[in-house]
Amino acid sequence: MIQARSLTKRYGAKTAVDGVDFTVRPGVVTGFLGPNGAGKSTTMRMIMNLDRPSGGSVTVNGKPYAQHRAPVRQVGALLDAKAVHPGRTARNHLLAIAATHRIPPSRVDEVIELTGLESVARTRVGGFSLGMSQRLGLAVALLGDPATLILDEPVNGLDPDGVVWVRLLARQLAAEGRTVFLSSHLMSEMAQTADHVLILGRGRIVADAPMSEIVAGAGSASVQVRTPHIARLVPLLEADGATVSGAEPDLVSVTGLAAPRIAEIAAGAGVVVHELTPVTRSLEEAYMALTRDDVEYRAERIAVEANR
Ligand SMILES: Nc1ncnc2c1ncn2[C@@H]1O[C@H](COP(=O)(O)OP(=O)(O)OP(=O)(O)O)[C@@H](O)[C@H]1O
Repeated sequence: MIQARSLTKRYGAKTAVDGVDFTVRPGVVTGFLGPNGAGKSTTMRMIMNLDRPSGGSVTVNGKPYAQHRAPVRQVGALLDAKAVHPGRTARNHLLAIAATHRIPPSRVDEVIELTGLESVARTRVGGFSLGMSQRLGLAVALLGDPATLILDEPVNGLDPDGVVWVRLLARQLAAEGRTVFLSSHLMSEMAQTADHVLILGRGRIVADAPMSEIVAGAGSASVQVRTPHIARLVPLLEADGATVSGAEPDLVSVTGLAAPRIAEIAAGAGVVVHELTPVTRSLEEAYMALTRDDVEYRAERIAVEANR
């Protein structure tokens, strides 16, 4: 469990994290989202005592990180996968960390197996690909068998197999009752991995809710309706409270009415319908809507400028 209370970080005149309150619960994967510079890494660094809060506090499993007698057994973190001595082998890197924290060498072999590093365990990490470094970083995070895991962009640089592997690992760790707090800019991946979502924008909490609520709350879902009799159907739908929009002669987007009701109205009027597709919002659309005011450079603005 991670609990932040009025957590604040200022760098000179810049407020990177602005008095945030949140709780990251065990047993679920919590996704941490936000535009570049929103304060995600700073928040994670403060949880791990790598940055001092300018105000407020944050605890892991009930205590600030520094007050735990054996913090690596409480919380494991992947913050910067490349921060490893390049001359060491992966196994020696893990053995050195294990020795410092009185973790038996047998656990090193367990995490090597868990993270699929067996074939490169005796290779110097200086030659590792980003994907291998990420696996090694995850192995370090898991070394103390911690109840809480903090993973900053764990799928960064991974190939599609690696991305799926991280997703399954995160879900398995949460199913074991651990707290899993994970940041990523890959929305489709996050949608499949996280149960709960925390969104930061300019250092403040923009949303803190279950994934289903975030996606559902992004705006009303619509139904795509294709019929050769648009002109007959649209007034009937509008009379029943729908809002209808659409640019194609045989296709409209209907909000305010569910698909079964649209089907009943069409059937009642003898209108043939060729397609009736409920369209749910994606996490990406929800995220874009929620962070619209917190981003300096948006894709649509760039597109407008490119078309000038
Ligand atoms: N050591 C530092 N000194 C000064 N400013 C900093 C420092 N670290 C971060 N910042 C600033 O604080 C803000 C938050 O940065 P942070 O790296 O936490 O954002 P982020 O959400 O992790 O972004 P990204 O998605 O790009 O990783 C940014 O404006 C950044 O420039």
